[in-house]
Amino acid sequence: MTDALFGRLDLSSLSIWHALQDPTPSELVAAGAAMAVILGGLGVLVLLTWFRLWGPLWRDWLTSVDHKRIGIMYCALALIMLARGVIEGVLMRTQQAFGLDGGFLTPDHFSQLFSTHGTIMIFFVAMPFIAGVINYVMPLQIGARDMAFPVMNQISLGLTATGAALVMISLVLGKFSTGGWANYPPYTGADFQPGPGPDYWIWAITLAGIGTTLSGINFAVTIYKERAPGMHFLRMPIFCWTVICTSIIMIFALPPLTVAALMLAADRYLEFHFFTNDLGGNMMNYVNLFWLFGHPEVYLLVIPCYGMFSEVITTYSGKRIYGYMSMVYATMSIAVLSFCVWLHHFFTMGQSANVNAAFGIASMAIAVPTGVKIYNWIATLFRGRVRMTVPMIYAVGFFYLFTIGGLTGVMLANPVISYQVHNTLFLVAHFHNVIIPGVLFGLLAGYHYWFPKAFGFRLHEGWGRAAAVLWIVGFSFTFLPLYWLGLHGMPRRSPTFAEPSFQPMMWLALFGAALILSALTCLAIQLWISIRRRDQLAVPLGDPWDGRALEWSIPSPPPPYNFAVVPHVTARDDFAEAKAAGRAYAEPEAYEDIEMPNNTAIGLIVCVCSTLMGVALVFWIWWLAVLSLAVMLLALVGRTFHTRNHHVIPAARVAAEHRAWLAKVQAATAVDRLQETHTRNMGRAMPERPNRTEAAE
Ligand code: HEA
Ligand code: HEM
Ligand SMILES: [Cu+2]
Repeated sequence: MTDALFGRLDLSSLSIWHALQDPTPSELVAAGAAMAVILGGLGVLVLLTWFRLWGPLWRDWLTSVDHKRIGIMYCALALIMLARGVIEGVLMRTQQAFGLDGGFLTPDHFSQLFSTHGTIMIFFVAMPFIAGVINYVMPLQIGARDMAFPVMNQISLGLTATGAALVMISLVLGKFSTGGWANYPPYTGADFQPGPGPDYWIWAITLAGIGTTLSGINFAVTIYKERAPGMHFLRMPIFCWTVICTSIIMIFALPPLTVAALMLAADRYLEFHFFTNDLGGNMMNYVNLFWLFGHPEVYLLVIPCYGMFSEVITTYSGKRIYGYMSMVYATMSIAVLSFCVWLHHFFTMGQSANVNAAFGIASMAIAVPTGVKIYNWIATLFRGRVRMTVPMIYAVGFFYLFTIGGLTGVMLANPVISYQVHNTLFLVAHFHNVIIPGVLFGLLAGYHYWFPKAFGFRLHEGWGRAAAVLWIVGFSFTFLPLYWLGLHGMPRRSPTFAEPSFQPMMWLALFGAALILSALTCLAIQLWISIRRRDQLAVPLGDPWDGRALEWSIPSPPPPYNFAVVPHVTARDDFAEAKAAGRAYAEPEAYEDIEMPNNTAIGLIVCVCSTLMGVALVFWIWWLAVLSLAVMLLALVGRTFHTRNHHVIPAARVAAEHRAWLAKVQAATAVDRLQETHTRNMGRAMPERPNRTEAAE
């Protein structure tokens, strides 16, 4: 039934309404989540008003085009969504732990949980976190003042936030898809799921996907065009190399997903038959398009995290990266190979044995460049002056756990084995085993590493260590038992099971999930304590870890224009070289006026309009969909008429700020700085040990 004004939206769309009608545990959990979203949203509004933060929020954040602010907003979005994703994971583990007796959730609710969990974790945790760190760090590392397209950067953020908002709204209005993160038709077609669920998925993914494609273009162009003089490609930090590979994947892999989602929309809204079972449709087209995106996607996620580990490992072992060129080649090969293996996700779906073999071999080939990277990291650590800080704890967890996950990937790449364990918990164990130690640990390492750059104070070390250890141990308890369960035949996505011998492993996994939840709590406490003790934890000189790349050569937090004078790069690890040669922090001969882009509200307008459009499309409120699209297009076209969209920061002001900071730095001698850094990092003084390794390499 549809209405001209409200489409198919009515009282029964409210999840709270369902809970009132039928208060089963499942409905109560859903209604509780809806209440949490509503109250959380209201709470934020009240706090903003109470502390009179609307003005700063508008001026400094929502309308900012500064890559650093945009990066921080991406990360904040990711952390909020991470909380929801982890809670959903823990709910699923709880359900399965009691699954022998039926558990407490309905099968339909369980299906929604793995669908939102998978969608959120991939698209609204891992992707925005990565986009955030890249946004923050990459321009600083190449000596740029901002992204190549700062306004488009804001629009990308707006579109990503739209996708996340739609998934959050689905908790309150209607229900999300039950089709998993891949949302395969025909199960998600109009015949099987006429409700709004798959439409939420479609519009969240389409809009966020367009944002990510634009980000990819932005990152790639920034690296091609905005590098400081002397920053040749082969002088870039490894992180920037990983960014370039990931941007290429973003540009080529996201469009197939957008196309697949829009074709599915055509099937659902306009009765096309691309993917239906009858009238000439073929769902295999969807499966191919999806994994043509889906496989490169997982490397899109992990490659920049490899880059973050490279930065962390070089800095904390006080050495340059071992085997720079082989790192570059390995990253490039992984990026290229990632487009040649998508079929390994459906070995069981009827291709010939030869096709399966070809894709299986291509998949196994990825182990070679990945092995090269692991070797290089370990060689970098070898005989370095290693500081076991929080990021390094994550790195050690990564080495052990990711290698296990990668090896089970190689097992799955063998079609014969895949036939046995495809879509069992073995697969679930594999991918969490690469994604959590590879992607999430990488991001958390990066978060601890670059946080002082962004905010001018460090994160509390003790709580950080507790969180890192809990993540590593919690991960192992949660996911390693799933290998056993999968090999014994437990399918993925099952809310219940009938085999009593599975019970102990399920309990172990639930115990692990509780540890992960404590790890998350530690991270929250750590942030709170660090903010309260920010004076003690301050890093006024900007280089708390004795860093190697350019981002450490400027104040923390950096000024809006990043570099008072654009640096001239003469070597790899330029800042480390400059410090060693005593030419760091030299006063420039002359300062120049700096031109910076003005604030704009266009990203916010796009975000609000596209969120309204998404909800309207999900609930068939056609007038609203057309109206919001029209406003958005008008705003975008209107913006092109803005010609005065830059402002100039006078050289005198830049000079005054820069000189004041240089004076502060020069007041502290190099030895003092290192000593102070070490004491702060480790809570004890630095041991007297010569660094013999630079020469040995
Ligand atoms: C970050 C994410 C990530 C990463 C890095 C990987 C890495 C790999 N993955 Fe995984 N994979 C996923 C995320 C990821 N995967 C997801 C999300 C799914 C499931 C999606 C779904 O169905 O919902 C999946 C599913 C999946 C399948 C489908 C199985 C099925 O559906 O039945 C296969 C099959 O080939 C596979 C293979 C591999 C391989 C060969 C690697 C390799 O890249 C691993 C390489 C690494 C190593 C091997 C370890 C280090 C190397 C050494 C120490 C050198 C020595 C080793 C050798 C020479 C072997 N993966
Ligand atoms: C942090 C703790 C986490 C827990 C406890 C957890 C738990 C789970 C569980 C129980 C499932 C369902 C398994 C099944 O099919 O039976 C699942 C699925 C999934 N998880 Fe996680 N997970 C966690 C983190 C992550 C992270 C960080 C990511 C990615 C960045 C992720 C991505 C996925 C995906 C893609 C699915 C598949 C969804 C589907 O079946 O369509 N998870 N997870
Ligand atoms: Cu794959």
